[in-house]
Amino acid sequence: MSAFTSTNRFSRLIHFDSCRKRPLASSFCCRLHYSLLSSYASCSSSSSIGLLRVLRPYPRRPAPRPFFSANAAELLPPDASMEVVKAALKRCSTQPGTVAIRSQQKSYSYAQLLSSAWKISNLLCTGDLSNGCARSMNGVSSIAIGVPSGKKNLEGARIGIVAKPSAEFVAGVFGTWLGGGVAVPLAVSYPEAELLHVMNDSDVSILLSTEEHQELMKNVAAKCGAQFSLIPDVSSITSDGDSRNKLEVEIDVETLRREIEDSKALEGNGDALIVYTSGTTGKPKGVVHTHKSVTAQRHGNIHHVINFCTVYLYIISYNEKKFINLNFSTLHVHGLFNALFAPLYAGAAVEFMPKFSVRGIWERWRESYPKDGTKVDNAITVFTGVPTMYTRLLQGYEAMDPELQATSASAASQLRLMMCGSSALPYPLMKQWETITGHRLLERYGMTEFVMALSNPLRGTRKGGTVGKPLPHVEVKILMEDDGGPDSSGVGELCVRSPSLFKEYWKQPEVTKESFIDGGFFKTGDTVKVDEDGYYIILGRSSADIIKVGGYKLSALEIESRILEHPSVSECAVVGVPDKDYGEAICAIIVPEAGEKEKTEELKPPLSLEELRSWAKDKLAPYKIPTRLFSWNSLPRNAMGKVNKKELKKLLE
Ligand SMILES: Nc1ncnc2c1ncn2[C@@H]1O[C@H](COP(=O)(O)OP(=O)(O)OP(=O)(O)O)[C@@H](O)[C@H]1O
Repeated sequence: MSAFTSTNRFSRLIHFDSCRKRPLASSFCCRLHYSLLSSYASCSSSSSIGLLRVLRPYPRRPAPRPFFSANAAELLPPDASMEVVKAALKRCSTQPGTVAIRSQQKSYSYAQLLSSAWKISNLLCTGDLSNGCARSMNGVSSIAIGVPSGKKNLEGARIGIVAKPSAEFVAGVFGTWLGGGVAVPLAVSYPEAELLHVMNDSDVSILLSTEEHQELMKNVAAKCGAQFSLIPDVSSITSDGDSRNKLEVEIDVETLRREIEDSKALEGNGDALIVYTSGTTGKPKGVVHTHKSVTAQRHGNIHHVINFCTVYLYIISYNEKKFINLNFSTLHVHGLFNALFAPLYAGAAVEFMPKFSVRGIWERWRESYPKDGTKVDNAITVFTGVPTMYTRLLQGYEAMDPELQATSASAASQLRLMMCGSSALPYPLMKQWETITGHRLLERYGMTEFVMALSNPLRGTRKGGTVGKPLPHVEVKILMEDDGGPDSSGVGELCVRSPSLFKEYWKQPEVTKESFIDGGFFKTGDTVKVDEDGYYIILGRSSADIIKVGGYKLSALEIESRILEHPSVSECAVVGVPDKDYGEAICAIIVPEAGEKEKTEELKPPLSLEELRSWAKDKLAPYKIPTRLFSWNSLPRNAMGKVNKKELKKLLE
C-alpha cells in the first residue's frame, strides 16, 4: 500500500493495486455513515430477508482459491479491438467451420463473418459496386460510398452502425475497422432526436443499416448530411456453407486470410470506437476507445484488450473450450465488450436474441438443459446481464407454475457462469437468484470509459454488496473526502488507471482534461469504500446517489437494497429531495409486487410511509429511514435498465 497527499490539501489519495489488501482501517468518521455491506453481515441467508420466500434451493457452487488467475496477463495480445479481428481470422484459418454467431435459428462461421467484413471494408474504401459483393435492394445500393479521393482508407471517418444485434452488425463493425474507420454503434430504439444528436456529435459520414430500418435511417442520414447504405446480408452456414465442399471452403478462407494480411488492414492504429454513455448523469458523451491505447504502449507489454478478455480468459482456463453466450445489446460496453468482443476473441459462439425477453430466456435455458438433465449441442453456457434483467427474470419465474419453475431453475443452475454489472446488484436480488438457481452472480464494476475495472473472482469468494477487487493491471485510488487520518471513513471518489482507459470524450477536450487527476487516473464520479478484505463497495454516483441529510452523507444504494427486502416491494429508487431543515430529505419511490398491487384497494397505497418506517426501524439507522414515500407502477429506466435519478428528481418537483 502507498498513501500520498494529492495537490488538493483537503483530499488524500490512497493507492491500491490488485495484489494488495486494504490500505487503511476504515473506522468511521463521526458524521459520515456509509455501511452498505456491514449491515448485511448479520443477515443469514434465510428468512430474515423478505424477498427470500423462494423454492428449491440448489447447492452452492464450490468456491476455490485464487482471486485472479496469475497468468491471465501473459495471454493478452498487444492491441485491442483489431485483436478480436485477428483472433477471428486465425480461427477461420484453423477451424473454418467454427460458429461465431447464432441468431434467429441461423449460424454464422468466423469465416463467413470475416468474409462479409472484408467485403464491407473494400466497398467502404472503394465504392466499387462491380465486384459482385454489393447487392441492390429495393433500389438502394448496398455500400456505394468510397473514401474521399486521395485517401488510402477511411482514415478515421466515423461510420454509424444501426442494426439489431446480428451477424450484420458485427460484420459492419469489423468491416469499418478493416477499412480504417471508427465504428459508432447506434440504437435502433433511440428516438430520432437522440439519434440525430449522436450522429451530429460524432460527425458520422456514412450510416450503415439493414433493410428493416432503411426508411427511417435514410431519413436520419439525410438530415445529418451523411450517406446511407445497407449492410449486405452475411451468408449463414445453412444457406451457404453446407452446400459447398470442404476443399472449396478451405481455399476461400486461405485467400481471404492472405488478402486481409497483405492489405495491412490489421494494423489498426488510432481510434476504433465511439460509444455513448448511458446519460444517467447528463447528456450522453461520446467515449473514444482506441485500437492501441497510449497507456498500453507506456506499459510495454500490458495490453488494452485486458478488460474485455479477462473474464473470458478465466473461463478458458477453467475447463471446457466451448461457450455460448447470450447477448441482447450491442450498444453499451457491457453487451459490446463483455458479451460480444470478449467471447469472439476467446473463440466462443455468441447467440443474439434480438431483444430482451424474459420468456425467451427461460425457454432457451430449458431447451439447453432439458428435463432429463442432458445438455444439448449449442447449449447456452454463459449469461451476463444488468440487475434489472435479473429482477425481470425473477418476476417471470414467480409467474410460472411449480412444474415449470422446477425445470427452469434446474436448467438455469446448469449454466457455467452468470455475471452481473453496469449498476448496483441489490443484495436481496443476489440472494434470491442464488436460492433459485444456485448461482452466486459474479458482480463486476465498469464504465463506458474503461469497460471493466473491478470484479469479484471467478474462483474465490464472491462477496454480496461488493464489486470485488481491481482486475490485473488496473490501478485504483480513492480521492478521500477527509484527511485520511486514523479516524478516516475511508470513503471517497474512485479513480482508475488502466490500459483500457478511453482516449478522450469526443470533441470535449475540457471535459476530458477535468476528468483526470495527476498520474493519468480517471475520476469515476463514484463514491466508494473498501471493506476489511479489500473488496470494493460502490456507494453510488457522488452526484446522484449520495444524499446529504443534516451532516450525514448517505448511500441511496444501501437504503434501496434494504427496502427491497420488504415483501411488498418489487423495485425501489431512493433520492434526496430538497428539505428546508436538513438540506435534503430521503425520498423512496417503490413499485409494489404484482400480487400486492392486486390486493390493494384503490385509494390505499400497498405500503404506507408509517408501515415502511416501522418495518425499517431495526434494519436502518434512524437517519437513513425515508421520510417520503411514493408508490408508482414502474420506474423510469433508460435502455440499460438504469434509473436516471436526475430525471426522477425532476418528476418529483
Ligand atoms: N457493479 C456495479 N455496482 C454499482 N454501480 C455500478 C456497477 N457497475 C457500474 N456501475 C455504475 O454505472 C456507472 C457506469 O455506467 P455508464 O458508463 O453507462 O455511465 P452512466 O453513469 O450510466 O451514464 P453517464 O456517464 O452518461 O451519466 C458507474 O460509474 C457506476 O456508477
